Amino acid sequence: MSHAWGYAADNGPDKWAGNFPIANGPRQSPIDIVPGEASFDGGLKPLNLKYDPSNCLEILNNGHSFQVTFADDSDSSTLKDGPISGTYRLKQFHFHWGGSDSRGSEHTVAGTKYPAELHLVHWNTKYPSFGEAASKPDGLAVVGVFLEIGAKNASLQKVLDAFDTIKAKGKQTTFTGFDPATLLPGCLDYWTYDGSLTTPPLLESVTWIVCKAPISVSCEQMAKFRSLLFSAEGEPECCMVDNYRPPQPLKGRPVRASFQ
Ligand SMILES: N/C(=N\S(N)(=O)=O)N1CCCC1
Ligand SMILES: [Zn+2]
Repeated sequence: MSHAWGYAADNGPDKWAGNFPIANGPRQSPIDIVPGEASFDGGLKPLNLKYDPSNCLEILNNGHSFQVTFADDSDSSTLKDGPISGTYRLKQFHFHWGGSDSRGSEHTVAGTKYPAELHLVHWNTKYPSFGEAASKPDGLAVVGVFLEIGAKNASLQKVLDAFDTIKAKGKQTTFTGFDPATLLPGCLDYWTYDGSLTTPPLLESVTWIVCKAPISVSCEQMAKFRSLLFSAEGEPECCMVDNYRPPQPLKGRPVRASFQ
């Protein structure tokens, strides 16, 4: 791969192993979750998510997705319990989506693709920073939430309304007072497994927590996702779509369910 990674034919997921050989590692993400093959684990605790909207700082088009970044210098926006031990701080959330409503999620459920997937990225406070945690096997915990076509999502709309100022790669703007808990489904039943970042550097440091219940997104809102650009200002415009990695080999990993 002669240039930066992306999602195109010449730098997309099938090419990442060239610069990131861990792409063929033993605990890569995403995966296809097969509910009938997941094991119910009664020892799994309910997710304990506590977010402070005042930690929300900005929204950024990073050229691969857009992300909403949070202040993580205190334990005011955290994930505890669930399958993890200790306290993990929210760093950012972002999405992956498709060029049509038939695809876009990274995880799939018995082969079913959703039009988009939300990732809430948290890091283990036993380590001094996100950067340090990202290289440790228990360093990160990502909560994944599927989006399914339905009613307009009023909470998501607050995020989409900021898009006009971050259309191109590298654009960012202040984005404050947003509560990411409003993007969570009412039911927090989940599947969990040991995996990785789904983009380079593909580090195998993620405890994945994938919610069974999706949230809604309207087809008009999906069109707004697709209005972003992979390209920077002054470059030929390239619509930001299909920014998802397909499912990777499970390689014997157990997938546990918090529900029966
Ligand atoms: N790939 C990632 N998150 S994800 N898609 O695995 O949740 N990240 C890369 C740097 C920060 C988060
Ligand atoms: Zn992601």
